[in-house]
Amino acid sequence: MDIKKIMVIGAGQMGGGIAQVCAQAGFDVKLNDIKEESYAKGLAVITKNLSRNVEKGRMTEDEKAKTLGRITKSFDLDDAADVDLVIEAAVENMDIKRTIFGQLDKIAPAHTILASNTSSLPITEIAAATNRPEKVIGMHFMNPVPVMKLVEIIRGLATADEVYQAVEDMTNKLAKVPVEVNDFPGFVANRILMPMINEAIYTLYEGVAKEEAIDEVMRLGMNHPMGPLQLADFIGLDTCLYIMETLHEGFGDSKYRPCPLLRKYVKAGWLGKKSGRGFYVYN
Ligand SMILES: CC(=O)CC(=O)SCCNC(=O)CCNC(=O)[C@H](O)C(C)(C)COP(=O)(O)OP(=O)(O)OC[C@H]1O[C@@H](n2cnc3c(N)ncnc32)[C@H](O)[C@@H]1OP(=O)(O)O
Ligand SMILES: NC(=O)C1=CN([C@@H]2O[C@H](COP(=O)(O)OP(=O)(O)OC[C@H]3O[C@@H](n4cnc5c(N)ncnc54)[C@H](O)[C@@H]3O)[C@@H](O)[C@H]2O)C=CC1
Repeated sequence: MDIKKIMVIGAGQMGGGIAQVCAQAGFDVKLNDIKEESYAKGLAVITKNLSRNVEKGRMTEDEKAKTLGRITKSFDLDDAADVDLVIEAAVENMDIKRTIFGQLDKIAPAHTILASNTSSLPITEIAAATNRPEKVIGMHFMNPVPVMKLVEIIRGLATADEVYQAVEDMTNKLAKVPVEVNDFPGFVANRILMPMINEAIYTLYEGVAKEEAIDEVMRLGMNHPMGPLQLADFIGLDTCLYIMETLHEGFGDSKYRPCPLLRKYVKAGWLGKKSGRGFYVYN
C-alpha cells in the first residue's frame, strides 16, 4: 500500500502536530476541522514550530515554506475522496468518532486506511461504524507530537496484516517509533499513565498536598519531566476525564473511577492549558 496523500481530522493540539510531522516527512496533508478559528490556531502553532526549527538550524526557510505548502485547509469530509490515509484526531468521544468514520467510509476510496489517534476508545467499535473494519487501525501519537518518539499502533479485531504493515512503515517514515498494541481500553500508554494522573488528583482532593508540592515530588523524586497535575493540564482535563471513563466502563473496575475533582473542573470549563485554567492558571 503506497501512502502519499493524507487527511488529518481535527486541527487541535494533536491534529496540528500530526499534520506538521507528516508534511515535514514529505506527505501532502489536508488538515480538516469544523471550526475556522481552530484551523487558524492549529496552523499558527505549526508555523511557529517550523520557525523555531529554522532558528535552530534544523531546517532552511525554503524547507519551511515547502512544508507549509504541503498542508491544505479543509472544512469538508468530502475532501477525503482522493487520500490514501486518514488520521482522525477530533475529540475523545465515541459517538463523534463513529459518525466521522461512517461518513469517511462512504467518501474515501476503497483502498484508503482509516486511522484514529484515539487515546483510549476501542478501535474495534470505531471500525464497526464502517464497512471496511480490516482497514481501520489506531495510530496513537504522543503529545507534543513533534517531540515525542512513540506511536502506539493498535490492531482492532479485524485489522488486516497489510494495513498494520503499511501504517508501521508510514510511522517509520515520520521518524517515530511504532509499538504494536492490542485493542483494550487505554491500550498501554493510558492504561498506565492515566490512573497515576487520577491518583495525583485524588491526592490534591484529599488534601494530602498542594498542586506544586504534588508535582515537585514526582519531578524531583521520580525524574518525571512534568509533574502529573501539570501533565494533566497539558493533555487537557476533558481528555483525561474521557480516558478515565473509558477505563472505568471498559473494565468495570472501581479502581479506575474518575476523581470527583476532575469532573468538577471539567464541568467548570477548567480544561487545562488550552482553556487558560486547570490545576494552574495560564496566560
Ligand atoms: C494522553 C495521551 O493519549 C497520550 C499522551 O500524549 S500523554 C503525554 C505524553 N507526553 C509527556 O509525558 C510529555 C512530558 N513532558 C516532556 O517530555 C517535556 O516537558 C517537554 C518535551 C514537553 C518539554 O521539554 P522541556 O525540556 O521541559 O522544555 P523545553 O526546553 O521548553 O522543550 C524541549 C524541546 O521541546 C520543544 N517543545 C516543547 N513543547 C513543545 C510543543 N508543545 N510543541 C512542539 N515542540 C515543543 C521545545 O521547542 C524544545 O525544543 P528545542 O529547544 O530543541 O527547539
Ligand atoms: N491531548 C493529548 O495529550 C492527546 C490526545 N489524544 C487524542 O487526540 C484527539 C484530539 O485531542 P486534542 O488534540 O488534545 O483535542 P483538542 O481539543 O485540542 O482538538 C480537537 C479538535 O478537533 C476539532 N473537531 C471536533 N469535532 C470535529 C469534527 N467532527 N470534525 C473535525 N474536527 C473536529 C475541534 O474543533 C478541535 O480543533 C482525542 O481523541 C484525544 O484523546 C491522543 C494523544 C494525546
